This record gives sequence, C-alpha cells and structure tokens, in this order.
Amino acid sequence: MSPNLLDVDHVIKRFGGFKALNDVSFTLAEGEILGIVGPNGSGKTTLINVISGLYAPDGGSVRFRGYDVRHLGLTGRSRRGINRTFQIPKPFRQLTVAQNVALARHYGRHASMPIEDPLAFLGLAEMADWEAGRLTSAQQKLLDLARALATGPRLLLVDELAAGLNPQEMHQVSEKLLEVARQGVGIIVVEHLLGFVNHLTRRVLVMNAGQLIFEGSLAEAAHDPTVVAVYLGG
Ligand SMILES: Nc1ncnc2c1ncn2[C@@H]1O[C@H](COP(=O)(O)OP(=O)(O)OP(=O)(O)O)[C@@H](O)[C@H]1O
Repeated sequence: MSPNLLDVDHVIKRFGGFKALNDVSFTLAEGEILGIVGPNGSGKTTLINVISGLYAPDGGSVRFRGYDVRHLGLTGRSRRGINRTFQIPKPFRQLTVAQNVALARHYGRHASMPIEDPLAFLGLAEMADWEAGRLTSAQQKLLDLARALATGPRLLLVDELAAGLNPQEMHQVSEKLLEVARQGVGIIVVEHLLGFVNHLTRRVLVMNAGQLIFEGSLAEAAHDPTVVAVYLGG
C-alpha cells in the first residue's frame, strides 16, 4: 500500500473538448503542506474539485491513504477525511456561526479531531451565536475553514484562502494552518499570494494550461525559465 496520504495519478479532466487537467500526477505526505500556484485558468481549482469529489475525472486516479476514491462523492470523501474550503465561501447565512459548524461536523469523520473546537481555534468563538450573514468576508473565510476543520480532515484542500485577508489576518491564518499540519493533516494550498505560500510550504507545484510544469521550492521556481515565462515573468 502507498505510504502517501494522497496519490494523484495521470488525472485528466475535460470540459467538452477542452482539457482543464492534462495528465496531472503528484503525491502528498501526511502533515505536509503543498502549494499549487499558476496563472488564472491553469486548472488549480479544477484539481481541488477532482480531489474533493465535486468532479469525476475523465482519466487517471485519485488514491487517498492507498485507496482509490473514484466511487466516492463529496460526502463520502468528507466522511473519510477529505475536506476543502471554497474560493468564495457560501455559509448558510440565516444559520448561526455555531450551527454552520455543527452542520459541517455532521458530514464529517466522527473520529478524533485534529482541532477539537474550530471556532475557538480560529478566533470566532465570540461570534458563535451570530447569523453567518453578519460576518465580514474575511470572517466568512475563517468560518469556511472552521467548517472544513469540523469534519475532522486528514486532507485539507484550501482554495485561495488568503485573498481578501489583511496582512495580519493572513499571518494568523498561516500560523493556524501550520498548526493543523503539525497534527498530521496534509494540506494543499491553492493560492495567488506567493508570500503566503512561501511562509507555508517547502514544495510547490506550478500549473499552466492544465499541466504541472514545475515541482520544487518556490525559490527554485523563481529561477525556472518556463515558470518565469508563463507565470512569474509578467
Ligand atoms: N465547470 C466548468 N465548465 C467548463 N469549464 C470549466 C469549468 N470549471 C473550470 N473550467 C475551465 O477550466 C479551466 C481551469 O479553470 P480553474 O478554475 O481550474 O483554473 P484556476 O487555475 O483555478 O484559475 P484561477 O486562478 O483564476 O482560480 C479554465 O479555462 C476554466 O474556464
């Protein structure tokens, strides 16, 4: 059995005739934070959608803790420990913050939690009884992360969490993600803000036009001619 938390093998995703993911392969270890960066439209969110079970791939496989998860949808994967945040969080606005988290927990793993009380962990405890619609957009992003943590993830997929946060909030949330990873949770961070990625990761994948064009540290990526040409050069 694979020792990896996640094995993504030759994954293809088509939308009509367009290949949004074109033969993508990589692995992730327990407790590792992996960054995925690349230009707009390069396939980063599509990759998160395939791993989380929102989209079925047209080719290749996704294995989680050694098991092929192709037969599992979003809920099945959540119950086994794969969960994600969204670029644009959509909490249940009329439910309270605490109710939003309780609902997410219901779809979770019901096992020992890496983070016992996600609201306290993320500084949202004081707002537990507020309607989620009252939260600022930055607080809604934290609530989205709290909901993902409430499912007890072993693999956390984080899609553009830092956008819209101020530098202080960004620093706080990156410290929290590091703490989550120290509990053994593997984390994939899709992000445009490279300072945020740099603080969190030793290894990044760079995507372009549905393909992985680079794997290594962000510092190495900055010296890679292809990466510079398609992504960092502008
Ligand atoms: N449901 C869909 N139907 C059709 N095309 C899609 C769909 N989802 C994504 N695409 C297309 O697939 C390509 C990759 O999109 P994706 O959102 O994965 O890119 P991204 O790297 O996450 O971009 P960004 O950095 O702007 O979020 C884009 O050309 C996009 O238009």
